[in-house]
Amino acid sequence: MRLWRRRRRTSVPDDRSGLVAQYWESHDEHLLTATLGTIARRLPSLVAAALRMAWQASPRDTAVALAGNLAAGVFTVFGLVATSDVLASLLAAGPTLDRVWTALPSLLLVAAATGLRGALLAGAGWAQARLKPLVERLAETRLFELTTRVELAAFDDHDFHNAMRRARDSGVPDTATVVETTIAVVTGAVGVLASAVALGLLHPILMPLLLVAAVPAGWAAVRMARLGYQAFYRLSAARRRKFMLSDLMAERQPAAEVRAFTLRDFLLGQYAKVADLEQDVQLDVARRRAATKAGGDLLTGVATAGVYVVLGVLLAGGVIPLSVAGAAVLAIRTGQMSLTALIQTMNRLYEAGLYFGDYLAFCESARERVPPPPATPAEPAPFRLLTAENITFTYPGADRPALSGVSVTVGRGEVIALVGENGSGKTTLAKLLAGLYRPQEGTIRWDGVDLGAFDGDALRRRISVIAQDHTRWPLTVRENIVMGHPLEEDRLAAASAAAGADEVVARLPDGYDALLDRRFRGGHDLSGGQWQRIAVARGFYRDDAALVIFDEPTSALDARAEHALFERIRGHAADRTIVLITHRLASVRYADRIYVLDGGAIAEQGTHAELMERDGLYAGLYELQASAYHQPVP
Ligand SMILES: Nc1ncnc2c1ncn2[C@@H]1O[C@H](COP(=O)(O)OP(=O)(O)OP(=O)(O)O)[C@@H](O)[C@H]1O
Repeated sequence: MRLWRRRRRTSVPDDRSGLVAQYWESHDEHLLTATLGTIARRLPSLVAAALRMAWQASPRDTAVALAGNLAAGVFTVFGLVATSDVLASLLAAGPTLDRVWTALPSLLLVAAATGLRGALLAGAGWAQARLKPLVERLAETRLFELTTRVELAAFDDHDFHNAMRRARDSGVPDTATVVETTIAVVTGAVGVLASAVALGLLHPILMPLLLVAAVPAGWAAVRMARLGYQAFYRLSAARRRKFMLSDLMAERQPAAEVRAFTLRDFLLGQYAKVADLEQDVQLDVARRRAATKAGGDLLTGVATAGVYVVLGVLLAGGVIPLSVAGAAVLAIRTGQMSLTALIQTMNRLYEAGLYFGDYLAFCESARERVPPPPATPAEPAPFRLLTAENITFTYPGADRPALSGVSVTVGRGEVIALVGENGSGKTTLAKLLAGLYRPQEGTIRWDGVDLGAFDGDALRRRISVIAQDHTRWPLTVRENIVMGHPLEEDRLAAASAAAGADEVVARLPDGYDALLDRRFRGGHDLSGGQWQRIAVARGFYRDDAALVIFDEPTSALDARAEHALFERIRGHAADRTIVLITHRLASVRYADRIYVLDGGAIAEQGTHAELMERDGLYAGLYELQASAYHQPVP
């Protein structure tokens, strides 16, 4: 089906075409053009991938599920052929008791085959049920192993983010569905094969009738699944925006600002636009699915009638005896049921396989974004000199660099300050120095060794970053400070005292055990400044970190706490190196070197005295701040 046809038939009204073009609705349309041939071609690789995954999750359960279904198929053939013998004996001439007696061995065979088939299917079903959670866990673990290792820049990439949401929300649950339906497809295929073999044994001419009886329902089922997937794909970005809007309207954190800025009508309006689009697409798909189902049902009725007419003709022409015709009706019904189930499960497999395909594709693309480990990883020693030379960095999708041609030097034990106006590139530079982003041009060297030569985790153990937009971890105070490192009570107390977090802890009824999330029973929330003290304590706790980067650590602190913290930061620098980003220029006077950024480049550098002497951008900003305290109140 060509895309333009689908577009013309969509019911999204023209007056919303502006909305259709919004960024959250962009999607990869390749998969939407999939044809029935595509489905058939895709299935073998899908089945192979699903079985590989199942095998990795549990070889024993996979083997039992497959072997159980295959063996059950053999007993289906036995049962059907034996039924023909039973019918032949029962329909023969003679007294009823004699006929039943003659049919008894075949009857027992039918009963035994049915019983064994049931037992085998039950065993296979139990193995299958055990397999499901194991596969889901494996898929989820793999996903999170990748999402926590990919380069940070991937999270600034809209396509990557969209693909991750699809993989996480649909791909992971559908991985288990794919494994489940793959085994169901094997079951269905074995059932069809068993019926076909039984029909072939009864009379070869009967075999094609099976196909005629089940193809229309299969066609309808495949088409309906594809329509559903198209809707999902068209709406994936819109749905993400809807979730975001619903969080803004129903979560605690933005609730105050929604009211303070009277955002209600704006948010509801945005929500209505996305919801309208979603509704239109869903109605469009529902209409097309209903039409497809009606067509499929009609064709199935016609095909079944045709099969019975052919059987009648064969019987009347003496091609097959009555007992074979009776067993054939049974085999065709069994086969028809198996084939319909097979096509339906193939359908579900294809549908879930698309999401599973998203999952596999995402894992593949995420693997490519995991920074390659260096061939011979160097161990970053406590450094003497960290240098950035001529570095240029552009965020993914940005049209101009956030940093260009920047060079800085950070010596051991120094306090280096990065200052500059909003958006000048301070945070970006700090993240590059921390090895969180890689520059596209230029180099960053740790004692002369390029940062790329270090194992990422080993490097990050040497660097502690207190981000401007630090996360408010929904954990206890202790966990918030220790953050997965070995717990040492003395170090915890020292870090808390250095950051002024000890005062925060003292006020909490549970002290270090207080849970910092009001969404949970007994949880607490902190003020912005209190959270900032906890975040700073986290930085101080990492005493293995040779370099500590503080990105605006005092923006939410009161004047006294701010002064005390800067004193402690200076004191701490004796054995560590501090990179400090701040707008409070009074606090950077004692820095060993100040870099002034402007539009992504270093505009000035030097000590406070040198920069004041220069009377440039820094001196202007400094005097502006200082004069604010001396201006008479109008
Ligand atoms: N994740 C991102 N994706 C794209 N552009 C970004 C991203 N983060 C920052 N930028 C852009 O890069 C430039 C530098 O931003 P950066 O956060 O480094 O500035 P800053 O000097 O730290 O600003 P502030 O004083 O406001 O914290 C800005 O133009 C900003 O819009």
